[in-house]
Amino acid sequence: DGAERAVRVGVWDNPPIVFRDAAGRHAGIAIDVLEQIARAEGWELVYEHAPWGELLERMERGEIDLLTGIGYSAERAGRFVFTGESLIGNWGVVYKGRGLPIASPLDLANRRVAFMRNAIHSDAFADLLRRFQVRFTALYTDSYEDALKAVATGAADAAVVNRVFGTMHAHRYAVDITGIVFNPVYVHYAGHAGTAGLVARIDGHLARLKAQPDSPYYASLERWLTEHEVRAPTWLPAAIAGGALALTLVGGGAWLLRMQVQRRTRELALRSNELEAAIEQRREAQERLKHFALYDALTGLPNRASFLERFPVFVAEPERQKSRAAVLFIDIDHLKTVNESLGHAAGDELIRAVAERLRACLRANDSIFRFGGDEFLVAANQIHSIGDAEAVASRLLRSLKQPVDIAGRPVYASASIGIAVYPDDETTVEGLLKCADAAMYHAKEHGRNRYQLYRSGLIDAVVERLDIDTRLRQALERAELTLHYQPIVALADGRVIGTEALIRWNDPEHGLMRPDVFIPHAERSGAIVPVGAWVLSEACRQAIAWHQDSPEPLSVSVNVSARQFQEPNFVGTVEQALVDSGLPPSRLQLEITEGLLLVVNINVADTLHALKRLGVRLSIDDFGTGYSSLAYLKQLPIDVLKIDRSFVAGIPERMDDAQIATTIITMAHGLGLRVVAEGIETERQVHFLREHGCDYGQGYFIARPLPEKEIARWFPKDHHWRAAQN
Ligand SMILES: Nc1nc2c(ncn2[C@@H]2O[C@H](COP(=O)(O)O[C@H]3[C@@H](O)[C@H](n4cnc5c(=O)[nH]c(N)nc54)O[C@@H]3COP(=O)(O)O)[C@@H](O)[C@H]2O)c(=O)[nH]1
Repeated sequence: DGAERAVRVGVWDNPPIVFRDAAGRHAGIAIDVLEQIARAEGWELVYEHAPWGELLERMERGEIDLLTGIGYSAERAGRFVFTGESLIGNWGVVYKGRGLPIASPLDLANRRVAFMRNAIHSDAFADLLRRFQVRFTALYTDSYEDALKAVATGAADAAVVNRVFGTMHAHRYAVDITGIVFNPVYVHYAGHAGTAGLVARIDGHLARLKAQPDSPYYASLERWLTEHEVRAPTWLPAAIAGGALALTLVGGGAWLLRMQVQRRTRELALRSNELEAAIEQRREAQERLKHFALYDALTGLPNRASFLERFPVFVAEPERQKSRAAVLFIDIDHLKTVNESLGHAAGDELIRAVAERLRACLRANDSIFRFGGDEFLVAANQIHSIGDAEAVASRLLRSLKQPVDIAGRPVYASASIGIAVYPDDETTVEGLLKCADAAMYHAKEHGRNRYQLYRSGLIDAVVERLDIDTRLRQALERAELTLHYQPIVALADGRVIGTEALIRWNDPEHGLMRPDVFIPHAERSGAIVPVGAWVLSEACRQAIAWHQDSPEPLSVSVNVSARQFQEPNFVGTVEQALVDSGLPPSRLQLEITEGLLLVVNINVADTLHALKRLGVRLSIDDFGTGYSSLAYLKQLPIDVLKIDRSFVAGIPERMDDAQIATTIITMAHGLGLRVVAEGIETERQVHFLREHGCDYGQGYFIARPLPEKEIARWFPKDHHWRAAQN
């Protein structure tokens, strides 16, 4: 498509947009820009010069690949594939024979009007006259030039041309401009359905050229539009002078008449200038509106509306070549955290930086759109296999690996990507977006910073998730939530030091549900905030009961989700739970995940320090699965590290797991932290961890998480767990 063969370009005479000059060369704004693009793409342009109507027919038959300087209309968009970007705005103007009293469309009643055949303005104006019920005789020509000639020679009373042509050339003919302007249109390049790929490439170049103020596009506009600046008709001074002389000779009222003629001439000139200025302002306003409607103000990227508009072009090539295209729905992870912690200006900066990183790693034919908020979409249409789409996604994820500098601070950005493939997954724009969106949610729920290909069932999962959120909020009101507690023991002597509170949902429909099923949904929807507050107050209430009954002071660990932690009043919620229950703060341990530390360092540290001031203990859950740096951990008021159960599972057989676990223990002790190993399932694990100095342990080997009543029965009388007990 273009890259493999010469491009046959239909050219016609519509100067200065496109025309053939006296030496037979093709020239004009559309040609300058196209030749620039052809050089960049290595295309050979083969010009086919013909009258406009003939070119349209030849393009319909596929005999030419591209038409230059074609005005956009909805009807034409149904027949041809247009570039999304326009070359120039244009509108229709009516010129009249000298001295004829034609100032409005109604004045054309019973007159002869010259129209260029198949021109967009001709059809629009003829239609307008018919709607005004003006009876006129139409005279069709093959070019705008012939239409003006017809007026100049008296064959027609008026002619319809476009304003750029009229401004540049009408002065050559004995014609007069009227105040009749109509039908603003935008001039584009267009091809037939089989050249969609070619048109898309031109579109990409044109967008880039228009975005650079010093590009050859603007040089061409300047060259063609200012070299031939708007000139007063050459015949006008002579006509006025001649008319004035004649009038002087006529005697009596000649002077008065001449003054009137001059005044009228000035008025007309003024009106014409005002009209031009008003039209220009309107055109600029329309361009601006169009830009606002189709581009995102923050990143400058085309927006969702733009994608919807370009979708037919996007899928035309894969449709024709029986190949594939992919849409990649991208959602920045944790943007809310940045907004809430560093402010919305920082959030905006992050969005801009991410947009730039993503844009910079796209292939030549891929396009990126900002869909709003933290969402972007990449449209990739040279996808030969699913692997190609995955490669694009991997590149996008890799581009975000390095931290982004936001106001002098390094902020780690990542994204979750959902991929839907055309035509495998869906063929409609709505269907593809829905699939990609569902896949993106799946990626987000399965750990973020990853991509997911759409597969059937994912949309159902989204629906189910929405359903879960509604039911979860009701569950809170209906007291369907409950806590199970898993004991934590000191590995050296088996002393029970506390429990971890783990939420369960007693759903009347599905029975007892584990948190893995609903916590991620609750995180996304925000339901985790009230649910988490309930967990805190319930766990504190329970812990104070044990605290009062037991000879040993027992602590309770509560999991805090990232979303909950980032709530502006999170510290207040914790304080409230402590005050309401009367639990000493040192008996409450909050578990945050290592991943949270990576999001926005500064605010996490502030919140941790505020919690520490309350007196609660702080623990890093699932340690070893993230990338938090030791140096950074040292600055935080952390008390405990929990070795992730994935490492504990491999102990002692797997060398690498054993090594990681021992390194974490040594490192944590070096920092003055205590270590809990979670997920202990065997006696060998207990021995190994004890031998390597791990302080505490938790796992099915010791006890499973148990409901409130059962845990009370489980607690050994002397508060010391022994393996034999299990
Ligand atoms: N934000 C909140 N998150 C919560 C809350 N309650 C739980 N969770 C998180 O949900 C995840 C799954 O929890 P759960 O299904 O309860 O699983 C816990 C234990 O049952 C399980 N576990 C304990 N011992 C073993 C073992 O020996 N083997 C094994 N395969 N699993 C075991 O581990 C989970 C405890 O994990 P952790 O929190 O990392 O200590 C889990 O991520 C919970 O954090 C809540 O109220 N809020």
